[in-house]
Amino acid sequence: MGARLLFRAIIMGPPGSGKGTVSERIVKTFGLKHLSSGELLRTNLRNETEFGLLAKSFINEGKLVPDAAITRIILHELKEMHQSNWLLDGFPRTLRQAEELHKVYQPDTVINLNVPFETIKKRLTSRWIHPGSGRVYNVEFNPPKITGIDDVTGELLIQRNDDKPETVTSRLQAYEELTQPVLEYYRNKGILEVFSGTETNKIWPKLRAFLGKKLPPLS
Ligand SMILES: Nc1nc2c(ncn2[C@@H]2O[C@H](COP(=O)(O)OP(=O)(O)O)[C@@H](O)[C@H]2O)c(=O)[nH]1
Ligand SMILES: Nc1ncnc2c1ncn2[C@@H]1O[C@H](COP(=O)(O)OP(=O)(O)O)[C@@H](O)[C@H]1O
Repeated sequence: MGARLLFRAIIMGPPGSGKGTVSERIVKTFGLKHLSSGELLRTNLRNETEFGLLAKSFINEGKLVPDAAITRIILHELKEMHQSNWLLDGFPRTLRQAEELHKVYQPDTVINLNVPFETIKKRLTSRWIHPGSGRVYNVEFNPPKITGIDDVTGELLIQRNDDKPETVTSRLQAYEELTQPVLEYYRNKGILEVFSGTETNKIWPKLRAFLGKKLPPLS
């Protein structure tokens, strides 16, 4: 078997910076596999797994889930994807997580969505999700066809428990204290690419052009 050249990317950015929205576009355009730590956690919460029960209070208080637990489950999922190009979303969020990941996989690029906190706070209070699929809507940006109803299944949309203003403040604090140092970590490795702005539709063409130089688009 010949050596494989696989592309591994990480997408970072504060809560509500558009990681999920942009990841969906990257997946559609370039066909990477997407792993979102937040999605994985919410699935575990819904299914009341041991991991979900452990994580619940941290998530609801806007705190990060302990490093050992999240790292174990993410590395396990990545093992299942070892033959694919992938995009990791929401992990790593601490230096410890980044170091553990680096022992196993060295990302080709780390995309940072640099969106101001003021922009984000507004977005999160108008975010609605379909809990079954993780589909994300926004009252202003991408509203569902019928208010409160998922376009695909017709089921009810909900607001995330941790999108309450008080919890958003703790999440932004956790981001500043624990996650910003991870950006420095990757900047020092020379693989950090920063995309700044307040609108996903303006950031996306730049990001697509950047990735297009590294990856062929799906035909
Ligand atoms: N107003 C506005 N909302 C956006 C924009 N981009 C994404 N959103 C919405 O903002 C919320 C947060 O985006 P999401 O992709 O879930 O961010 P994540 O938390 O970083 O994964 C969602 O409700 C999105 O639909 C934008 O450019 N403008
Ligand atoms: N890598 C991680 N380390 C620790 N906790 C995490 C991690 N990823 C997600 N979480 C937990 O899940 C919550 C939701 O994460 P996520 O869906 O990525 O939301 P957002 O980017 O909008 O904050 C976080 O506030 C945190 O409690």
